[in-house]
Amino acid sequence: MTLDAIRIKTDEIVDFDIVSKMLDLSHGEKWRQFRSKVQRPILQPQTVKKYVTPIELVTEDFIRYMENARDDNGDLPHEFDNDIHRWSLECIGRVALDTRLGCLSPNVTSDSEPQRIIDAAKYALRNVAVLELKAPYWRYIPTPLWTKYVNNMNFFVELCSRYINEALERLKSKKVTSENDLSLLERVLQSEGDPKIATIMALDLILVGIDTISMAVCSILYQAATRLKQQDKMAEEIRRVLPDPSKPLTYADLDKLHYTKAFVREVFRMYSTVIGNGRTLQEDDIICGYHIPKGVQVVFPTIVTGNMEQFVSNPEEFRPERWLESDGRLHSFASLPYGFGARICLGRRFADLEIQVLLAKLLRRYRLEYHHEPLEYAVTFMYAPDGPLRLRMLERPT
Ligand code: HEM
Repeated sequence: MTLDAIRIKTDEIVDFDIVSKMLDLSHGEKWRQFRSKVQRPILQPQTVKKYVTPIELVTEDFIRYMENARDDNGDLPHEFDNDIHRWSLECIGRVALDTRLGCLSPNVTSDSEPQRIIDAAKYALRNVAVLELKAPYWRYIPTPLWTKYVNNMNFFVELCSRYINEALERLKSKKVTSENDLSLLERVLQSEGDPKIATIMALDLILVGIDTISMAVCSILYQAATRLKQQDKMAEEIRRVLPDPSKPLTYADLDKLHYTKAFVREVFRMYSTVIGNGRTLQEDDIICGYHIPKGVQVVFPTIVTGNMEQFVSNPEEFRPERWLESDGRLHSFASLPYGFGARICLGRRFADLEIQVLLAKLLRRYRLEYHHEPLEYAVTFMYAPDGPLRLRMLERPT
């Protein structure tokens, strides 16, 4: 029995069309076709440049939210990692749906739409692997997990459809003289003609783009708060590049934050948020002299290679400068936090942008500190500090 057959059985409760497309689209020719339709607009630097100001505005709201959430000592709430999820969701809503979802407003309750979106994204991301990698009974009968997964996805489909219909309406009356006048969503809507492609793109970006970046940011902020020397160096660089805090950020400014970017790369090298990637060989191949037959799953554990003496000199030393030197021993494939090749992270330019904007805005004005027991890193779904991220946020002297 195929997905089509399941669709007929339970059509009343779930929108299998999109969900089956999402799972079918994960691999092979269908994935390739989908990716070829959206890859160019998503990965073009000129697309990302357009989002500097929108991401800056979201981030300013986030910092205001943090300022208000601090107690008298400057300590942020224990559930600060959930607040980071809200910021990343607000960023991705702005990019993928051309909207402000309202996740950073002060009155987000546990049953509000933004919190439901965060919870649903976590649920989807954590369970898709179970559906894909364990025995696929769901292909034959709608198992409880499959039904719950599809209901969860339907919530997303409805959400995305709502905003995409609004974007379609706006597009009808928009004066467009060049591609440059269009947002990412509008470009995909205009070039593909089929709103389903835009819906799948939005779902892809939202589902993959919330947890990954949130966990990465938890890790980066924790490292910054526990490595004050390096944090101060970032702050100095940020103030040098951005002397006037009231001036809006530009892509060119961000490009000059060499040390700050090297700090992030060093965090990813030592504590890669995604610990590795896998590929199933589609044909026999020879890798490093070993004959690997078709069908074998090959894993690239970037968390291991990024910490191997063979590829990185003194790997146990946290030293962002290594990324700025040309003579250090640093294999260019040792650390691949965004993967590599045809399937490299589709959102990596947006991820870099969001991280840079957050660090630029936050560290320019504040010093982050951590005054508790050190946090161990653990692989839950991502590799990140395990435990409450109890950061202190103090104004830097001007
Ligand atoms: C720092 C944060 C992030 C990290 C570390 C990360 C890492 C990764 C990795 C390792 C992959 C698999 C690449 C491969 O197999 O070669 C991936 C895929 C993907 N990422 Fe990211 N990612 C991040 C943020 C984002 C964001 C913000 C978005 C959305 C805006 C996003 C969207 C995607 C998508 C759609 C894929 C699937 C690509 C495909 O299979 O065609 N990611 N990411």
